[in-house]
Amino acid sequence: MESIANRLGALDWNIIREDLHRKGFVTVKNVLNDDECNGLIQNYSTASCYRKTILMERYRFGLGEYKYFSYPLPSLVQTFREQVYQHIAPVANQWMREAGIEKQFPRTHAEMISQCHQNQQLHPTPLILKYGKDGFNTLHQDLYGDIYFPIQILFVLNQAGRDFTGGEFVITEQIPRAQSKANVLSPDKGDMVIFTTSFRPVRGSKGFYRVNMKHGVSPLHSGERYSMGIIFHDALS
Ligand SMILES: O=C(O)CCC(=O)C(=O)O
Ligand SMILES: [Fe+2]
Repeated sequence: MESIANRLGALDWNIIREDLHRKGFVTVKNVLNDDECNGLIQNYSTASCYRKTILMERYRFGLGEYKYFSYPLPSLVQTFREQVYQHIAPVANQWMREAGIEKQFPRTHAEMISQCHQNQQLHPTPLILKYGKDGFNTLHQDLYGDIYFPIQILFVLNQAGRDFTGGEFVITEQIPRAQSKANVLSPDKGDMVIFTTSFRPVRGSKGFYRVNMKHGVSPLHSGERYSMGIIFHDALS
């Protein structure tokens, strides 16, 4: 099996960037293999890998739980953070320019993290989430501090339709002065979804406007669903 770095290097990033730019999200098929997904699920019960566990109900975030990895991150997660960042940073920078925001993101993920750390955002944000029957995740944006990278990635670690039913990944678009549009995705085990954390710029007759986007998970009808989120900025707490 190819290393993750080689697998990521072999993807057609021009097409991925174009889809991401146009829709605010894109699914890349078969990025993690079964063993990698299963390994991440098995690791969920190894307390030493994680810095914090959140019971979602307690904060009214939904129903389910998640755990943030601690540093040093598993090498698989670290590789995704470094490599995917480099490929998608140009989209983030284009979005900033089109939205008229002065910010430009650095070329490497290491530089992004050093900006976070200078701002006291010291804690890693990659996480594993677990939902049981009736579990869900309310629509939200993962911002975590003033310094944030506007794109993130998600893997569903087990198989929709076999290991669980329901539990679709939902991305809403709030179009200014109109009703919201919902995109419903059912990624297969190991697919990588790359999506906007907060907005995407859309060209209108008077220049670009921002479509605010949020994501969440619809209630599970049965089974158990595990997912892994990789966010590129670090958190204040
Ligand atoms: O479980 C999911 O599919 C969504 C997780 C999530 O909100 C995230 O990774 O930011
Ligand atoms: Fe999220």
